[in-house]
Amino acid sequence: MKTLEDFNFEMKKALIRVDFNVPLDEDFNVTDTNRIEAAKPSIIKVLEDGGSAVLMSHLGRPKGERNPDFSLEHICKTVSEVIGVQVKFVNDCVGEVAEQAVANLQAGEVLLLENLRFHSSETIGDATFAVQLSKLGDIYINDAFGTAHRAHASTTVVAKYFGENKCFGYLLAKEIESIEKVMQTGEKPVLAILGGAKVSSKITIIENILDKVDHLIIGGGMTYTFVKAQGGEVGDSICEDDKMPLALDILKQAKEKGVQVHIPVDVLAADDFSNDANTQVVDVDKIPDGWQGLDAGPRTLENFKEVILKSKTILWNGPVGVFEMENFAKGTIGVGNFIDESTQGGAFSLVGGGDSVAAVKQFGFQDKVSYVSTGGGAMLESLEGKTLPGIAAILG
Ligand SMILES: Nc1ncnc2c1ncn2[C@@H]1O[C@H](COP(=O)(O)OP(=O)(O)O)[C@@H](O)[C@H]1O
Ligand SMILES: O=C(OP(=O)(O)O)[C@H](O)COP(=O)(O)O
Repeated sequence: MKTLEDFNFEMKKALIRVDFNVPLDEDFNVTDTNRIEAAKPSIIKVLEDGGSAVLMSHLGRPKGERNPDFSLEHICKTVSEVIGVQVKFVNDCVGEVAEQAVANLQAGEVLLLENLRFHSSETIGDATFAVQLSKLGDIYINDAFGTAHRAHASTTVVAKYFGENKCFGYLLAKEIESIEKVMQTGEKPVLAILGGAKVSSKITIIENILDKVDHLIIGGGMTYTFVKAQGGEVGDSICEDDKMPLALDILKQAKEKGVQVHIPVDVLAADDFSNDANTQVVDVDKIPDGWQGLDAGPRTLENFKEVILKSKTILWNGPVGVFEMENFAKGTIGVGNFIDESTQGGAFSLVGGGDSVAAVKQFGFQDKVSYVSTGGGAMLESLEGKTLPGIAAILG
């Protein structure tokens, strides 16, 4: 696996694919700089070697049209502040204007190109567009983990025009290493905590993960499909009846593979999907009609605590309750606290995929776990066992 350490960038121009698809408020201020901070080490390495950096990214989904709302110029100031270098900006990512801006770039300087997705050629992976991009650097670095599951011109196709002169950035390498720690090399016992709303969106992950883990905690909305499939009464809880046979099959597979599955035994049930609803703690398999389970109950949290504290490698994907509502956030906060404790005791903990990161940030757990992934969809696809095209392009 070629990384930045294999190159010296002195007098070289590095074309770096970053994922600066960051959230903006209505005044176009960046509200979360995490992805920019995560790309900083690679950029600094290039500059400290005596090279220059050409940054390319998408922002949002402008669908191949030049739309000022999605201009990367909005984030240029923030990128400068985070990196500590005055970043230059050019209002296109290919063609004469971009090539000229790159030609003018001096050692130690950073140039940010305009949104790649202002060209539809980017998302369709057009080769001519990729060739145009390839003219903008001597060495190609992919550091955009969040976009590594997209086979786009800037994430995959462009790589082949750099021959041996391509590598993983520090962030992408760290993401790959974190996934490998959970899926391959992690110290046992390995635990996966899978929550979220639906079984249907996590099937492939569960099936893939059963070969890698010793313990599996199933929480959140997924719980009720498993409970009902085993004959329990789940009241009005979210439940995918058509996935009940699959839930039973997953439990059977887990047993055959020696994976211990931990499902909630009690829940905080509500008489409405609302923060102001009446609540009661009930056994998970005896939820009355008119009530729905919205959070893990106290006995469940005790069980989860025991498993989390004895695990040495922990993957957390998906909240164990409707954490967006204060009265149903206790379970998710509890799980975060147990992971914190386990991590302090030496466990490796990885959080990623979908909305999980939002929950972790909302409750301030990002500094308490070992690693928080910068990728949502990319992490989910990695956990499904897929080789991401952006990663394959560097290896190939
Ligand atoms: N018991 C529940 N009933 C309904 N929704 C739930 C329940 N527990 C968790 N959820 C919801 O699941 C959503 C996250 O699901 P999902 O997108 O699958 O997770 P992730 O994005 O972490 O992969 C959250 O919005 C949360 O409110
Ligand atoms: O933010 C991203 O994905 P994520 O929300 O799944 O983490 C990436 O920048 C990919 O964006 P895309 O899903 O528009 O290709």
